[in-house]
Amino acid sequence: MRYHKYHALGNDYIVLDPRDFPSWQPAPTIDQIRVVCHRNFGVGSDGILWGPLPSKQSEFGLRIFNPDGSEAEKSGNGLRIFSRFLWDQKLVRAPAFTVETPGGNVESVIKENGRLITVAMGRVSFDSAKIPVNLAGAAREVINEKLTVLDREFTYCAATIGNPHCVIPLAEISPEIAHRYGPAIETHPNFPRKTNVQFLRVRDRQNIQLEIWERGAGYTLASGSSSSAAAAVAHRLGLVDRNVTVHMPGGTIGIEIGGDFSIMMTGTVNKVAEGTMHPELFAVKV
Ligand SMILES: N[C@H](CCC[C@H](N)C(=O)O)C(=O)O
Repeated sequence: MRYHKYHALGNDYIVLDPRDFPSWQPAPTIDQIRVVCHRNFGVGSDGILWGPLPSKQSEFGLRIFNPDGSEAEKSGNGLRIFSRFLWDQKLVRAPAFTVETPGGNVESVIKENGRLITVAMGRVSFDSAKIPVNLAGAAREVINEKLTVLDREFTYCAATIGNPHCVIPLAEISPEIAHRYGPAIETHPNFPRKTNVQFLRVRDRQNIQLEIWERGAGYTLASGSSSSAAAAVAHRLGLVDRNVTVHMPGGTIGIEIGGDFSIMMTGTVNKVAEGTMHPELFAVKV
């Protein structure tokens, strides 16, 4: 049971190649995912990348699992890590290739021998039906709407780049705000499929700063899909230009926003370890 662990700005993932897990087909169970990702009882990570899988639409298929066992439609850091894994394993001949995720097909470009990777993440949409946001409401762009959580009313924008995001611009942000309000917003009934949450501080027209509470993962040091969604919201609000540096506790990601809100995301990947999981790992249920 081989695993390969990488991090992207401190947002770490474990890559499991289905060919090494013949008894786990078609995918790991929720219990297997939870214990592998557990920081004490398992290897520990912000998620599992299950691939390469066959794909009719792209050269490779990928499934992404959060530490709580839920499946994500897309992961920006996960896609950069998976692209680096394919490069490291010599499963790709050229530095540019396509990957299919449940949230759409993307194109990756390897740079600096895999230390830096650009991913064409697809288009951001603010459409309530696509995100989705409170399906009872009228179909609309979710821009500057109100959400009351615990003791505070927030003005937010919602977006999808395959996975859902709730972006909250604030004058000041902190890890404490993310920990205090993130969980309640993640699971708010306003979001039928839950949501990732970004607290956004706009520094200037080329730089934004995020504190992130991820759906199914909690507080993370960086997020590629969050960077894409938050930069797109800031641009939609007229607060930033098309090239934005996203500053997060784990580091920075470069985002280029197209006229149609298509996103090019560029960031680093670091290899952490590779090894073998022992069967006793699965004796514990977490
Ligand atoms: N927790 C997210 C998936 C991982 C996103 C993040 N790690 C990234 O880099 O985009 C979700 O359930 O949509």
